[in-house]
Amino acid sequence: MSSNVIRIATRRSPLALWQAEYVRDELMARNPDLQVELVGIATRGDKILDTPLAKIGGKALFVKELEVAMLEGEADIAVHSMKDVPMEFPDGLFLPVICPREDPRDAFVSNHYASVEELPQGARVGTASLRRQCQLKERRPDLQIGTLRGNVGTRLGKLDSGEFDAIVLAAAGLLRLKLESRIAQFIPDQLSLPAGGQGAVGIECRNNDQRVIDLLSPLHDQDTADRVLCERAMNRRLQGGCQVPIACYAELQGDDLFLRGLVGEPDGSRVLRTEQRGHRSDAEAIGIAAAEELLAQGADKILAELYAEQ
Ligand SMILES: NCc1[nH]cc(CCC(=O)O)c1CC(=O)O
Repeated sequence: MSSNVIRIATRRSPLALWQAEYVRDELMARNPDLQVELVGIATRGDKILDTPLAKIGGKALFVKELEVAMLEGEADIAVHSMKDVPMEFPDGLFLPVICPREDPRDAFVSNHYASVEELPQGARVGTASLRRQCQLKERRPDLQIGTLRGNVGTRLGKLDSGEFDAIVLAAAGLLRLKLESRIAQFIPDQLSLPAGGQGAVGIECRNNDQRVIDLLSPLHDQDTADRVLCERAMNRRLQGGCQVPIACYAELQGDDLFLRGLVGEPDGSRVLRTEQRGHRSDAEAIGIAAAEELLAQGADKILAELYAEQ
């Protein structure tokens, strides 16, 4: 019957299609007889483009319709940017595979300036994320930050039309879409700590679908998975995602994880930071410890005020 076919539910944005095609190609390279089909699906997040994400419900907006398609049997897997995946999965679904990470840094894109440091006083910078805004404003309170939404092409268009002097995006998206030439600066993580999961792609499927789980397992990268598990544990404890100025980034140093995290005010006036280390087998505990330390420094108050505003 359909045992030779695997269907990937995907949004139709260029980045989502790149991710789905990446997984398709990886599966086909390992299974020459497998038929892989893409099932295009529009999500609410794709339809509402004029409002900051924080105001309309955040990242889950890009995921729900894909999950319904899998639960109803219209598709077998969905490929996600780990940055956009909610912490909990609906009954019947799970995320067993995380692929090797692309460059996790933020990218500074400008037609006139080579780096954040070179921006003139009062320059206009576009970004969709409070995390980027908070860190930019901490260093450069003079910058005027404007909201930037839409897919990568739309965002670059707003830069090119002169609406902004510079924009900040995930480097991973630009690299995947072969737009590396647009990157003026890979922003050092000391200046812009990435979002949890940034640059990593994960694959969700039905948790009882052993055929599909077996096909996917060679695509898994345990180093990336441990790092992302650690980062997401911090986010989960803080109950935050890209709606709030939270950053967290874990690196492997031998078998130890080194996690840096921060929570800040959107205007950069106050930024709390933490660093945690521990064995990779304790990935979740390290993430939770980071969250606890930030809460003890006052992150709970910052986050409560932000959620009250939304
Ligand atoms: N929030 C949207 C989103 N989700 C994933 C990426 C980029 C690719 C990645 O992080 O894997 C982007 C674009 C951006 O933040 O500029």
